[in-house]
Amino acid sequence: MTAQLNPRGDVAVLVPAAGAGVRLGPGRPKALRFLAGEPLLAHAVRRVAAAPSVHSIVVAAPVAEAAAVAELLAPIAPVTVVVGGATRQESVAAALAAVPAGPEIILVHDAARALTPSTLVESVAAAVRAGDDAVIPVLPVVDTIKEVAADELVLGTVDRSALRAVQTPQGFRRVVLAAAHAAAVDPLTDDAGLVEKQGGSVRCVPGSEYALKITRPFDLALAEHLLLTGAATDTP
Ligand SMILES: Nc1ccn([C@@H]2O[C@H](COP(=O)(O)OP(=O)(O)OP(=O)(O)O)[C@@H](O)[C@H]2O)c(=O)n1
Ligand SMILES: C[C@](O)(CO)[C@H](O)COP(=O)(O)O
Repeated sequence: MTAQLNPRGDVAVLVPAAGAGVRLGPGRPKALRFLAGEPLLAHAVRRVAAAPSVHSIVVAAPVAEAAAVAELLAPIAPVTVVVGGATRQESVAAALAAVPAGPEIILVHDAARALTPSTLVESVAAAVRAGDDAVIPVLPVVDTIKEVAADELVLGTVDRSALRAVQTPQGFRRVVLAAAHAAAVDPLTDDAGLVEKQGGSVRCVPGSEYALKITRPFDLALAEHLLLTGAATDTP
């Protein structure tokens, strides 16, 4: 049977957590690396589970860690654990296949965005309810952006006023996400990209600095600092 948090909720959250974390450097799969004494995945799931609209959570775990992940998360929230795939897209598809009947909104949320506030989960879900096929949290691009040639010579300066840095959770009407995955050919790193390919509408909503993706060692150090100084405690 599929685990449920809030039977009255209308949102299922898929948490792809099967990545290696190559850019973080050698070690355990990234979702299981420690941040302030707890694996990234534990932080991420606790925050998602605190969002009142969440009906169920499905985690895609590394194949060799599925049992350890189930044991880790059992005291935190009722979750369903599936085995992830070789790409993020495969991991999301595996999790999607395990979503129980009921929720008509699906959020896809990187385990690597461990400090994402539960309020962002709610605001993305609310935006999906308002009618778009897909909703993505974004931040404005803060750096000057250059286009360069293979030899690093600058070709020009890009107008960044229309550029956005994309985060998760990304939200979808269930039928839209299922159709986008069914039609997917080449793997993409984000699910909204699949919906775009199908001609669906994708709406941007304000993201959160705390939803940073822990990708490189600096990000892990920054997240640790945010937690230990209390800056990231607007969530449980
Ligand atoms: N085969 C994969 C690859 C990625 N992910 C998940 O997708 C999220 C976003 O991926 P990213 O942060 O880019 O993680 P990695 O692929 O692990 O990073 P790297 O490219 O550095 O190995 C992460 O929570 C990661 O665990 C996944 O479930 N299955
Ligand atoms: C969905 C995503 O988090 C968008 O930023 C995506 O997983 C990014 O993956 P990337 O491999 O770091 O581009």
